[in-house]
Amino acid sequence: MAVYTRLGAEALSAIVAEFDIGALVSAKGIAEGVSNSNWLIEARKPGRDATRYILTMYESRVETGDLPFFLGLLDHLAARGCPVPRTIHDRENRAFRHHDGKALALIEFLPGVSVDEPTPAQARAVGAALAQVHIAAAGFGHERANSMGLAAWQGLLSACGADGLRAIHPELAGIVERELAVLAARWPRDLPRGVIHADLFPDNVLMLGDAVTGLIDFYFACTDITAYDIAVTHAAWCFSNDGTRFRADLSHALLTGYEAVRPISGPEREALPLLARGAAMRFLATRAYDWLNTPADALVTPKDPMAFARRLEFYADPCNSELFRKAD
Ligand SMILES: Nc1ncnc2c1ncn2[C@@H]1O[C@H](COP(=O)(O)OP(=O)(O)O)[C@@H](O)[C@H]1O
Ligand SMILES: N[C@@H](CCOP(=O)(O)O)C(=O)O
Repeated sequence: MAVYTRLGAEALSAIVAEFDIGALVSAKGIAEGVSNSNWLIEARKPGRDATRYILTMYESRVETGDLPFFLGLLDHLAARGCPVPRTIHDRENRAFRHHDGKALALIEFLPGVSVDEPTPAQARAVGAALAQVHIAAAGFGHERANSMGLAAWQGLLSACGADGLRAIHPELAGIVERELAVLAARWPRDLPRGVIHADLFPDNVLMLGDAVTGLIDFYFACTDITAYDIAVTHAAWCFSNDGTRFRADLSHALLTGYEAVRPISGPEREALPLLARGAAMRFLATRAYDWLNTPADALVTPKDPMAFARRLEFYADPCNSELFRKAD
């Protein structure tokens, strides 16, 4: 359950009154999610049907200073036809405001559900939607450094310590030491860069059938290597949840869908095996840190770091190096 802040009916009504959306009709806390508090609210103007919105209150993991980037990006992408929610500005045309010292934003509700077991057709659609975002984001004009890049993985994993990693799994400290050295020595410096989502997991994609209806949760979006975003999405979509089973059909569909919209250049394709090792390390690092540091009585259950250690081993295996080669 991730509604960290309690908002009573009066507070919710007062917040809604700051927007030109009519009066509050209903509000329900949303259990899914990890970082922020979210409510599904309905509001109605006189004589009109009720409209749904998502009210997000930003908790400690999102810096208020980053909100103009995140929320401006949503509006930029939505205006260019990407399936992302628009932000609803308040009566003073502000994209976010504050309540009791916390920032909050009102966001367009998009229909759809997150899939647990994607089909190739769905993976293809997600690949295409990701490529659409990469192209549309080109003219955004704002930058944000990746706060979850190599230096952050190194910092999080060193905070875990070799003993902490070994407590998670006897082999984990060895895998991390070996792979961090490879990534630090070989991380590419000259690939095309742009705005990336950086966390496009199935729970951040809303779908109706095979169609993508919403890409959400842009709160790790940043400026980084464009192909790294393909690698993140590949790691997130093309394995069983526990990382034990690679799904070649989903991999092929995701990459084909992406390339139907934006070609992957030769150097990007060459780099994908290493970028995928980095993507697996990125989620291994945050999950290992959370695994060791989340209090037992916390509202969220930490996710399994080994699911990404297994992906990392898969991507590092030379037998799988052909995986990203262009299919004929
Ligand atoms: N624009 C939206 N339209 C419909 N549902 C949404 C929207 N934004 C968020 N949600 C719902 O809220 C949940 C949590 O949102 P998310 O942004 O992933 O939270 P967190 O950043 O805390 O992980 C999603 O799984 C989805 O069910
Ligand atoms: N996708 C990450 C966790 C980040 O949570 P989100 O709900 O903000 O996407 C993972 O699976 O480790």
